[in-house]
Order: sequence, then C-alpha cells, then structure tokens
Amino acid sequence: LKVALAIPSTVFCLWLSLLTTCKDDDPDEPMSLPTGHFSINTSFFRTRYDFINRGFELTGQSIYKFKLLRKTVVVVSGAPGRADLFNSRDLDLTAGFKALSGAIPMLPGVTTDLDPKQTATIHRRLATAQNSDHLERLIPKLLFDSCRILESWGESGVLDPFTKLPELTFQTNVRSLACAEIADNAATVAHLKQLYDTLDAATTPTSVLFPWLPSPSAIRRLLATKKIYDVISAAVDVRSQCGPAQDDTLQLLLDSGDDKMTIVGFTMGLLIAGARSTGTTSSWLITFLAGHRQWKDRTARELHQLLAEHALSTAPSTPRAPAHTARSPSPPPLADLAARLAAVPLAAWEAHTPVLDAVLRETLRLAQPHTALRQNCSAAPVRVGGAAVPPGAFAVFPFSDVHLSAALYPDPWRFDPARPASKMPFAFVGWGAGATVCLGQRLARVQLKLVTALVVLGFDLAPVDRAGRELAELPRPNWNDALACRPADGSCFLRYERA
Ligand code: HEM
Repeated sequence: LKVALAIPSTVFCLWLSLLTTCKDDDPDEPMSLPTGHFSINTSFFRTRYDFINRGFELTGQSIYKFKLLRKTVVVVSGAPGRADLFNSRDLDLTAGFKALSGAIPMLPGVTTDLDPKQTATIHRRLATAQNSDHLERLIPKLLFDSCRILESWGESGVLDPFTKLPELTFQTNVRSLACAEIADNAATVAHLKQLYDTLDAATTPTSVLFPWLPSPSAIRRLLATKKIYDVISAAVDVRSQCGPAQDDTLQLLLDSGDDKMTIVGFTMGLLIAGARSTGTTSSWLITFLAGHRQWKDRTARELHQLLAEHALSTAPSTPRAPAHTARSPSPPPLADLAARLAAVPLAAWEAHTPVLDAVLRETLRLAQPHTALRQNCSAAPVRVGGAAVPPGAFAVFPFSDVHLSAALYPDPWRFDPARPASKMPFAFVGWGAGATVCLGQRLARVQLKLVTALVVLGFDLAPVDRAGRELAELPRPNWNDALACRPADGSCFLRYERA
C-alpha cells in the first residue's frame, strides 16, 4: 500500500518541480531564484514582502525571476526597471492582477475578461462620478453616513482600527459608487462588506494557481461572488423598473444608457478597488494620527481654520438623514460637526489642506504594501531595466523598493509627513505612476479627508495594546499582509473618547 501511495506522490512532486524550474531561453532573461529555500508557491502569496526581499538577497540582483508553477514571474526593482514597468503599454495591469492576485470577484464578461470598450466605458463613468458637481453633492451624504457610524461607537471605548475604519469607508464607498437603496440600508451594507471579506479570506494560493479546481475556498469565493451579484443586480432592477430617480451613481449610469451588466460590473469591480485600499489607508491614517499627537494637533488646527473660513457656527446645509432614520429632533454633537464640515466646499477640501495632504501621502508611503502585477500581453519580450520579460510572463514591482528605501526616505519606518518629497522619478507611487494611475484618486482623497476630519475633531484618541495599556510606540505596518497591512497579532487598538 505504501508503495502504491508513494508512486503517485513522487510523480506529482517531479511534475511540480519540472513546472517550477526556470529554463533560460533568452540570454537577456534575468537570473532565476535558486529553488529549495522556501515554498515559492505559498510564500509569494502569504509572506510576499519577505519572499521578494529574500529573492533579492539570494540572487544578489535587482531583477530576478522565479516560477509560480508554469508562470514565469520577473521581480523588478531599481530606477531603470521601475521606469520601464510603469511606462510600458505592453505590460497589462488587469491581466496581471487577475492571474496573480485573484482577490476580485470573477464573473467573466461582468467583472473580468472585459473587452476594451467595456473597460473604457467603466473608466469614463468613474471619471463622471468624480466630477466636481457630483462630488460636491456627495460630501454631505458622506459626512452623514460617517457620522451615523461614528455615533454607533458610543461616547468612549477601545476599538480595532483595522476593522472599524474599513467598515466606515466601505459605507462611504457604497454611497459613492452604488446607490441610495443599498447605502441607506445598514444591514445590506454590512452583508456586502462581509461578502467582500469572504472573497479576501477565500483567496488562497490554491484558488489563484488552480482557478479551475473546485476547492472549498474556490466554492466559497463563487458563492460570495454570486451573492454580491444578487444584491447589486436586484438594486439595479428595482431602480430601472420602478424608480424613483435618485441623485447617485446608479442613476448616472442608467441615465447614460448603460446596460445592466456594465452597471453591475462597474459597481462590483470598483467597490473592491476602492474599498480595500481606502479601508487600509483610513485605518493606518487614523492610527498614525493617534500615535503622533503633534500631527493630530496640526491636522485639527488646519480643520478649525477651514471651518472658520467656510462654516458658520450654525450649519447652513445640514446633511439630511434618509426619511426612515430621521428621528432625533435636536442633532447630537457629531451631527453638528458633520453639518459644519459639509459647508466647506470641495475646492477647499482639495486645495487648502496641505497638512492632510502630507499626512495622507506619508500614510500611503508607509502602509500600502502594494505590489504592481503585470502580464506581458504582447507577442514580443518586453525589456524592463535591461532584462527580458517573455510574452505571457509576468512582471511584478514591490512598492517597498521605493517607499521603504533608506536612500530615498532616510529612516524609512519613521512616520514623518514633513519629510521632503524625493526628486527621483517614481520615488512616490502611492497612486500609481506612468501608464497606470489610480482612476479613483479624487474620490478616495475626498472620502479620506472627510472621515479624518470627523474623527480628529470628534474624538480624543490614544493607541493601546490588547489590555488597554497605552503604547509608547506604534507597531510597524505589516507589509506581509498584502491586502490590509494589519500589524502582527492584533497588537494595536485605539482608545477613544468623544471630544
Ligand atoms: C486610498 C485609496 C486608494 C489607493 C491608495 C489607490 C491606489 C491605486 C494604485 C497604486 C493603483 C495602481 C496600481 C498598480 O500600478 O499596480 C490604482 C489603480 C486603480 N485604482 Fe486606485 N486606489 C485607491 C482608491 C481607489 C478607488 C476609490 C477607486 C474607484 C472608485 C480606485 C480605482 C482604481 C482603478 C480603476 C485602477 C486601475 C487603473 C488602470 O487600470 O490603469 N482606486 N489605485
């Protein structure tokens, strides 16, 4: 029996090692990562930051390659390499993301495998959803949503910022990108958030490397995707069949004449694009401010200045609650604050908040553990930093190459929004660079500023450990947690009290 079991497993191991061994066809292909040091297929997914850095150490090269089963992956670092990668039109972000991340709802023709026309339509609509008129009208709604969630925290307590802030920004993303029917219903928003979290949790090395295999995680992903589809599709049906028209992004898409699948694809896809990065950024931004009193105070001063310039002490445009939640005759203090912040015009949020801008930029530098993932979708090798990326192969660029570089940012783990911007090209890529920049940046920035304003002016904060003891120093963002960047073993919480 032992022999009978041993033969197939030996054959499987031989097959796997054949697949993961690099064959150097092109002399310009970079050096291969020596095998046998770690399990490449799991380390790339589970501890990507450590894995990539160990590869640089083992090869002694700034560009190297390895095999993920049959896929050739070229890891890129250094100034020439990153310039080539970000400027290339042949290295495709969507294809790279789909094959190597997998953490997106996979619905061919709706969220993935879109033809260029569909993608262009979605990008155009996203631009319209962020035009000044739309954003200006969105501001009070985002403030009201945030206010309702912050009120639910109560007067004081201890919270996990890496759970609570993403919940809040998920709501603001739903408000910004979906429709009033979903955004007004806290239970549906919570349900959607849980489904997107399931997609993240069920994205495993197996589900990415063998997407056709009906593994338990693949089935969980499939079910979560179907349920997300059902929620969004039902909302589109209700609005398009029974109305009434609303002032939101769904209406914008319907009025533009888009078909149902484009609308569902827009909403499902962009909710995940936005919710993850905005959630991660908001949790670290607030944690950094809680741990760096001087920056919280400077941010608060800037916000008071904005209020002094634009908001009367009694609110001129109090955000209105949806009818079914408008119960309280006298608004509680946070609603007052939200109403005053709603009087600050979009232009001021965008152009007169240098402190918030610097804090946000430093947060993105330190706590966005992104790796750019690209596939060479052309028929010829693409040169990146002098090395060849063969057709069909992947090129990946860890943002740590610049954002945690001591040469570009001295004492790189120190949170210092006052540090001068590096003049090196591509030294800051927090919103992407070259041919691929974030298409939701305008919206994300406004959302983050509004949430930060409410939290900073509404609460006193201090970072504490699990037992509630104040932390002398914040933990480092965990770059191995590629999606959420949560510090290891839940070591940081926030004690808060309504100010
Ligand atoms: C703090 C929040 C956000 C951050 C830090 C962020 C960052 C980024 C970065 C770095 C990229 C380029 C990725 C790469 O080169 O591999 C990117 C692309 C993109 N982002 Fe964002 N993003 C945020 C929020 C959003 C939101 C809210 C949306 C949509 C509403 C969005 C939509 C997109 C899209 C569609 C792309 C792909 C662009 C393309 O295909 O060329 N992002 N984002």
